[in-house]
Amino acid sequence: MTQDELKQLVGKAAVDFIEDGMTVGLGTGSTVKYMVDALGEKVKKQGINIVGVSTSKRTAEQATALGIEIKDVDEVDHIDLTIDGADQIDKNFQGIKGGGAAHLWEKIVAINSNKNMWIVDESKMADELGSFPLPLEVIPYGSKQLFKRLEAKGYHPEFRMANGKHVLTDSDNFVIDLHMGHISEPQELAKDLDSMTGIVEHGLFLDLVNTVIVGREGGPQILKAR
Ligand SMILES: O=C[C@H](O)[C@H](O)[C@H](O)COP(=O)(O)O
Repeated sequence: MTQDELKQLVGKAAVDFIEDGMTVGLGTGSTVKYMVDALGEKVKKQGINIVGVSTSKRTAEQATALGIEIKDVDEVDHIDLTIDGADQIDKNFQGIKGGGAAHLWEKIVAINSNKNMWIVDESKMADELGSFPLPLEVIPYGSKQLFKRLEAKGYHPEFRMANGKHVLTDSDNFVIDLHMGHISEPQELAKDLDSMTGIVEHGLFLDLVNTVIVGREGGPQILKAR
């Protein structure tokens, strides 16, 4: 199976966890795209009532086009379950997200959800985090000074650029990726990044996920994290 087929597999499998009447957080990325497609089909075929809370403008557009009702995170009183992708997951179910520059809104939706589920192909599973660069969403004002401070700490920062321009998040902020190689103490690193002025949010998602569905050759594997 190709990586894309594995993503499609977990995208479809995740939709089985969505029931009539639920308010569902919809993540962002290529894996979630398959899940939203499958959810659109389920809504159409079964006529179930779902409210979606999107973590990005992209996902909101896709869901709306498929007939899924979308509400803003501030318009709902709770979110039953959020289904999102991830860039890397370690053996303790800690994750890196933000490869698609959506981690700020994703984290806001995740912390306001009763349950969180991540759907990934097997290439995302690792013993330790860090081989995937850690994304930071940063305020443009003073970001070069922030960059220097990150460099001085040995975090190996790199501005995320496309066609010679800064990649912008849905909140019009910049992204800096930290090429650390290994993150042996994710909690300590998260604390340090939380304390740095100018960083709006980092892509370390710690102690947040309840269930992970991993796309493997033999079929989807459902792992209970907490
Ligand atoms: O910013 C993007 C998100 O955190 C995505 O959920 C993450 O990058 C995984 O995306 P994909 O399913 O495309 O690998």
